[in-house]
Amino acid sequence: MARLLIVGSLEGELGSAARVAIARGAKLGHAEGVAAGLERLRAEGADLALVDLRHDVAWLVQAMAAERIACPVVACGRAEDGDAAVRAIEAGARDFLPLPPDADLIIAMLQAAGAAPSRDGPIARDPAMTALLARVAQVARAEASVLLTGESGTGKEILARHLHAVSKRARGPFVALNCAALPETLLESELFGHEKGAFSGAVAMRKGKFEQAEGGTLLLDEIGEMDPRLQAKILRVIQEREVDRLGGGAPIKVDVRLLAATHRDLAQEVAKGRFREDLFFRLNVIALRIPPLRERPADILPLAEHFALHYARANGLPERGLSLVARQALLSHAWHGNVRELENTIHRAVLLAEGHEIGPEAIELTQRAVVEAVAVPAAPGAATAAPPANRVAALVGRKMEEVERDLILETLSHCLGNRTRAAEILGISIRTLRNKLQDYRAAGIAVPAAPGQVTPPLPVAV
Ligand SMILES: Nc1ncnc2c1ncn2[C@@H]1O[C@H](COP(=O)(O)OP(=O)(O)OP(=O)(O)O)[C@@H](O)[C@H]1O
Repeated sequence: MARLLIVGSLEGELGSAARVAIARGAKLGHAEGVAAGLERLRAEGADLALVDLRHDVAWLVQAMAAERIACPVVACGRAEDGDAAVRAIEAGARDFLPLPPDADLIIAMLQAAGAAPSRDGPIARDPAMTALLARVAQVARAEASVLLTGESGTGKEILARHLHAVSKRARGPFVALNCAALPETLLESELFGHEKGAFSGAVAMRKGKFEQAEGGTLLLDEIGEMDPRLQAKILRVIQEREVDRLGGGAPIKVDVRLLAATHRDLAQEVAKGRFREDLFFRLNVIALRIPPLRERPADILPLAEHFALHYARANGLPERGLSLVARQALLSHAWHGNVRELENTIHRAVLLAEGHEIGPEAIELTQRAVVEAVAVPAAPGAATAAPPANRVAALVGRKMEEVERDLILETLSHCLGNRTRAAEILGISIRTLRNKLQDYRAAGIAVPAAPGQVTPPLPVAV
């Protein structure tokens, strides 16, 4: 369940934003002002904070940064209040939500924050997937840690949420943290929390994700990217069932079921000395491998129909079925980006389709050859045919930095904005990729949005 914090009065339009989020299954936290909002973030955390522009958004963003609280802040206000919105964005708010709020925009923002407020469980028709769901139902009853593996976009997170929903802990919180998304120090305080005075900005005690997930489930996504020092600390939590907040103090007992997900082969990472063997064994008590979409073809059309319906409703468009030729095109595609790629393809098709059915002309399939050819930014059309020496020659005269930027942005756009997949193809860590994207944005260069992220209609720091 997505956790949304609203800062400001619920009597006005923010109240309707709250109702939209609750109706879509989000859990709501509320504070009248920024100081109280900060208190709630320390105590409970949130996946997304919507803050009324009439409050001091900049103060909140700065206080959060000083206390290493990593939660996206979205400033909300009347569309006319453009100056205040720009100031809030400059102060570090991630986005601006114009009021009165648009339901789809709120949902999209929750999704972009990695907290899709969906009540739908995973779709599964292929025998490979129905067998997996049966196994999930079985292991959900236990308390042991579970390791979910599978290529990027196969549905590791949706399966983790489902596991929690059918477990004895369903009434407790489900908290997810992407270990690849944050720098090490921030990740550490997100996980374990801190005592007052633990570091220079730590003006108050704050609970970490383990404590926030008390009585429920904690998903550590992309655990393969975690630094070995933090791996050791996670191992200690699993063994002792207690956490040590940063800055000392007595250990705190926690009752949390741990799920971990990764697109990497952790056994191989262990063999290469990049992942602790003892932690691997602890996490791997129950292992669930989610097959790539190409290994479960019977799921393609049911998923496509599900997304077609979902995005038609979400966009207020007519509900259209898929034509026979469109179905054939979907069935014969390789889906290297897995369910996420299928979802994005159908989302686009829903927006492009005309007539009473979604036809093949609305279905734009990513060609793998194109992704492989992005190493040739100078001549994308002729790329695949050009011999290697010519490809390099075409780059002579360009700055290294520029070529790198083009390669990164092209790869990202061919991966439909999926950061994890792009980093994988580029052979760099997702953190390095994020840092570079941050630099590009700061230089005013447009960066492809992450899947599910929409661009709000007013000025935003993209
Ligand atoms: N079986 C499914 N039924 C419905 N939607 C699905 C299913 N599997 C995946 N999705 C959707 O596809 C998208 C990608 O899924 P998810 O984020 O769970 O993948 P992931 O394996 O965790 O990806 P990554 O490794 O990149 O984080 C999400 O929007 C999710 O809701």
